[in-house]
Amino acid sequence: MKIAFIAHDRKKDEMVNFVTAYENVFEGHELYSTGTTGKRIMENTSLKIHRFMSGPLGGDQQIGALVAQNEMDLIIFLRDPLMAQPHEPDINALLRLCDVQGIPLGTNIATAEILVKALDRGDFAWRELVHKYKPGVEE
Ligand SMILES: O=C(CO)COP(=O)(O)O
Repeated sequence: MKIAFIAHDRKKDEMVNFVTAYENVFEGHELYSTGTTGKRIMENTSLKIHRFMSGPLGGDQQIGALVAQNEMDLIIFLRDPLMAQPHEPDINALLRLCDVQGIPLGTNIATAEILVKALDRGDFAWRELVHKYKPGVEE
């Protein structure tokens, strides 16, 4: 499964604690993140993560591009609901694309916990079917 981690600054400690707690679940998967979030996770775990640009510089959009192609299987995006972000349009675009493609998306720690347990149980195996029958890029 392709899994992306994204956390706003005041949520990064929570993200590091979360990923550390479930490192054994995540280690068998292909992991992605925005720049600083991934750096923080890799400093604190032994996970290998493909890091995109930092969010304000376009990282949300890069992950969004994978979502648009229905290639991302699960996103944990710990957003800061109490602070305005300069790249709010990018963030909204990413969330919208998750709804367009029906990608599982957790935006707070309570949902993230449920999603990681579902991942561990194999509840997202249906995503393999999506990959198998993906029609590809439309002309
Ligand atoms: O801003 C972000 C998501 O919108 C996160 O970006 P960083 O992980 O680079 O801090």
